[in-house]
This record gives sequence, C-alpha cells and structure tokens, in this order.
Amino acid sequence: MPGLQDNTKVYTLNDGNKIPAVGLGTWRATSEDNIKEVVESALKNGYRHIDTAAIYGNEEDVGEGIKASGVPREEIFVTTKLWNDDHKNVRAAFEESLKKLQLDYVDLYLIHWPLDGSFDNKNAKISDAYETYLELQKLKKEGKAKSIGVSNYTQGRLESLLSHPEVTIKPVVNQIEAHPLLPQTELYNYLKKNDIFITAYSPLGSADSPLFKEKNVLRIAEKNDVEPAQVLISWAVQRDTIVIPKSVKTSRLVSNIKTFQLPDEDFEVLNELAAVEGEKRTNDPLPAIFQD
Ligand SMILES: NC(=O)C1=CN([C@@H]2O[C@H](COP(=O)(O)OP(=O)(O)OC[C@H]3O[C@@H](n4cnc5c(N)ncnc54)[C@H](OP(=O)(O)O)[C@@H]3O)[C@@H](O)[C@H]2O)C=CC1
Ligand SMILES: O=C1Nc2ccccc2C1=O
Repeated sequence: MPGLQDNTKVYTLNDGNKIPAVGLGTWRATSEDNIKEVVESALKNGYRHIDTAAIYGNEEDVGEGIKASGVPREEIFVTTKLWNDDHKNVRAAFEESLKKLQLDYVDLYLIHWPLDGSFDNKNAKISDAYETYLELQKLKKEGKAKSIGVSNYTQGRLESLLSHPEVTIKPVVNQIEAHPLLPQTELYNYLKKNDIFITAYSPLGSADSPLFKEKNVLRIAEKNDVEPAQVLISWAVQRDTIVIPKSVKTSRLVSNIKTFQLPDEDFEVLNELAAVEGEKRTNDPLPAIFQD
C-alpha cells in the first residue's frame, strides 16, 4: 500500500484545461491570518492551486502571496468567484478581482451561488442564473477566464442552465460542499456522467468539524498512521473530485497536501458513512437554494 506522498494529481477538465486535484481554500483567511504569507508558503510547499472569491475579501493578499512565492504564473491554477450582488455587473466585478489579484487572467471563474442578490435580500432570485453565465462565457472566449463554472448548483439548476441554446460552453466544475458526511451521491453521479468535476468545498467539514470527532474517521486515520484530515482529503481525491482544504497553519498546509491510497475497505466505510450516520451539511445560508 503506497504511503503518504505530496499529491501532484492533475485532472483534465471538459474544456481541455488542467487543474491540480488538491488546492488551498481561503475562506475566512484574512490579513490577520497573514494570508499573504500562507499563500506564499503553500506555493513554496508544492501547492499549485488556490481557491479564493471576491466575497472572501482576501484577493489582494492572495495576489501578493502568489507574487512573493516566485512560482511562475503559468504553473499556478487560480480560481475566484463572482459574488451574488454582482450578477448584473459581471464584467466590472471580474475586472476588480483581476486587479486585486494582480493577474491578467484567472484559470477558473465561478458563479458563487445561483442567487442574484444577497442572502438577506428578499427580492434575490434563486435560478439557473443563465444570463449571468452568458457573461462568463464571454470572459472565457476572450481568454480572461481560462475556464468557467458554477458553485452551489443542484442537478435541476444545472439541467436548466444547460438547456438554454445560448449556453454553448459547459461549466467545468460545480463547486459544492462534499465530504464523507455529505457525499452528494446523486449529484456526484449526474456530474460524472456529464463530464463536470466536483470541487469539494469544506472537505474537512469546515471549522469545528464533526468529522474530526467521527469514530470511523479517527479509526481509519489511526489504522493507516495518518492524520484524520489526510483521510478526508485522500478520500476526496480517490473518488476523483477536486478538493480545496483551507488552513492558515503551515504545518497543516504541509500535511494536507500529502495523500495516500485508502485500502478498499476503508474507502467503502467512508463512502457509506452518511448513509449510516446521517447527512450533515455545514454551509446552509439559504436552505431553498439546495432544493430544486
Ligand atoms: N463555493 C462556496 O460556496 C464555498 C467555498 N468554500 C471554499 O472551500 C474551502 C474549504 O472549505 P472550508 O469551509 O474553509 O473548510 P475546510 O473543510 O477546509 O476546513 C477548514 C477548517 O479546518 C481546519 N483545518 C485545516 N487543516 C486541518 C488539519 N490538518 N487538522 C485539523 N484541522 C484542520 C482549519 O483551521 P486552520 O486554518 O486554523 O488550520 C479550518 O478551521 C474554503 O476555504 C473556500 O475556499 C468553502 C465554503 C463555501
Ligand atoms: O464561501 C463561502 N462560505 C460560506 C459560508 C456561508 C455562507 C456563504 C458562504 C460562501 O460563499
């Protein structure tokens, strides 16, 4: 059984572009966490994929970290996301993100939520946001966003998006919460069939995660002599999803990118965990968003 190794797996997206399987998440990572140094350190420790978003308020620091790392731009995969308030303002919001990141293109631009207004805006509409997506298509055609995709989409909203004749470029990913307590099995199967990758967010169960107290996760970690986080990240990669664990601690950054091949019996236990223990979603800002 191969042991822990720095994960250098790269997937080919449905538009031919390549994405490193393991990336660094940056939600709730701010200047107070020295996010610039965190990004720099991640890149110096082998990460080649950074996930940010306009709403995280850290694009400037992420850009500084990229620059400070000295890693050539073309070796780094950078994702950022359009915030809900900017669905009618895509170009300006995108240009603002580029400026803050000090980049002239991003590798992946996502619609953060299928919602055209803040979570607390009663007039905000949940939909497939296809008009917004058409603006992303233009950015892709101009080469300013090398790939485009969505986040927090249900199967129904994706089906609806793909049914518009003007939608000619498939999203390359749907970034959704995914971990052993929320395997998203149906959506996983639908996306796989349609050649759209899952990017698994909150793969460790986010802050104060129940997964770090889950007896099977702890047992599998102990049995294989690895960290619980490494079990969760390895599981995500083993089921062919992209995964973006967040940490602002160098020691965790370094260990989170080391994955291993889970023995079949352990992989199966994790595949069945939600069915046995019950599902647990950590991000639920607007429950109606996860119902079609
Ligand atoms: N598209 C979307 O709507 C969303 C996207 N995301 C993206 O996904 C990323 C990851 O999700 P996120 O919700 O941040 O949660 P994660 O599941 O990545 O968990 C992060 C938490 O786990 C801790 N942690 C990290 N590594 C370890 C470790 N080895 N052992 C123990 N604890 C650890 C972190 O603390 P510390 O930093 O102190 O190490 C932090 O509290 C986000 O940062 C963001 O980029 C997230 C939510 C929604
Ligand atoms: O990235 C995000 N993390 C979140 C957590 C709660 C609500 C929204 C979000 C995001 O958009």
